[in-house]
Amino acid sequence: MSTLEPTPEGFRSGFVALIGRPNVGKSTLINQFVGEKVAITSPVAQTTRNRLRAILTINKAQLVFVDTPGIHKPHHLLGERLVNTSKKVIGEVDSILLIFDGNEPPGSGDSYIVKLLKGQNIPVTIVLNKWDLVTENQRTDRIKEYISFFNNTGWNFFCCSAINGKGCDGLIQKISSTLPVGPLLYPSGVTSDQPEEILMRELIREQVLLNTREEIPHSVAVSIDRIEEMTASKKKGVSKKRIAILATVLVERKSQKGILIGKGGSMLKKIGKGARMQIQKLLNGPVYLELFVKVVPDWRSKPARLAELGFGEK
Ligand SMILES: Nc1nc2c(ncn2[C@@H]2O[C@H](COP(=O)(O)OP(=O)(O)OP(=O)(O)O)[C@@H](O)[C@H]2O)c(=O)[nH]1
Repeated sequence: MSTLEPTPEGFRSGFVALIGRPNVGKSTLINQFVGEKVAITSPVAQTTRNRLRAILTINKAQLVFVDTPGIHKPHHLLGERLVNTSKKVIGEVDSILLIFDGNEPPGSGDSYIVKLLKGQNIPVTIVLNKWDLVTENQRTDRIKEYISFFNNTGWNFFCCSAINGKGCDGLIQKISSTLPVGPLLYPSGVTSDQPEEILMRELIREQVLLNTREEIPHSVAVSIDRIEEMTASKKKGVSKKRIAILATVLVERKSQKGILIGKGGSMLKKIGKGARMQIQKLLNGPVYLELFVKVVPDWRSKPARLAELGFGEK
């Protein structure tokens, strides 16, 4: 490991898990905290599959965020692994953010998460996200609903909006104070420890979900087949490098393949264009992206496939 910069006295550092039901805004919050796109977001629930880490370094602390898949009832093998991952994450972190969609009252399904966390000796901060959607009139009642739901836990509450950033600074200060005194865990300029290939895969999957919505359910995965550097053009004798990426989108049914490709290839083109723009931002340079679609029936129940796509047992 490389030598890290010295840290001032009293500096705090540690791992922070973001826990919450699907779609409450965990990924959006991470991106808002870090100020860069490190986690993919979409209006479709259960977007997050990998334990994405984002790193935020401020004057007095370094916060390493672990983005967990939404804790929910497992429906199949993939679901089970997601839940197991979440439970494992809880035992490995220094602080927990329990995130809710503040625009909704707490539900009976949320008791499961509370029960899971109550037995652990880790600081928990409750975040009522999407506060921009809650009207002034509703706010007091909504807070009361949550306070009575979390009766006797002693956990702190924060209301914020991951979309416009309101309330996020105070939240970060609060989380920092829950971390142990410790040195930098990563160099201060680093915001993600994910290999670029995983981020690329996620950016492509994000475009699939954004463009197809409910038509393509979560039975979609992306594999990056090849990444090559090529010389794009020669201007004034200076050659410009371009990254060529070949990737495959895996679906479970033939009908889904049809939807993904679209009329005359129009949908795949749209997905490819959106993904290319995002990957160009990630790599900070021109990208050539070619997408293929492949049908692999029931890939979510095949352990070998899951391992290949990065969802193996850890
Ligand atoms: N209005 C509003 N929308 C938000 C806010 N935070 C997130 N959203 C939206 O909510 C949707 C879900 O956000 P994500 O960040 O993908 O949610 P997630 O919790 O990571 O979802 P999973 O990966 O499924 O667990 C997206 O459409 C976001 O734009 C917020 O503070 N205000």
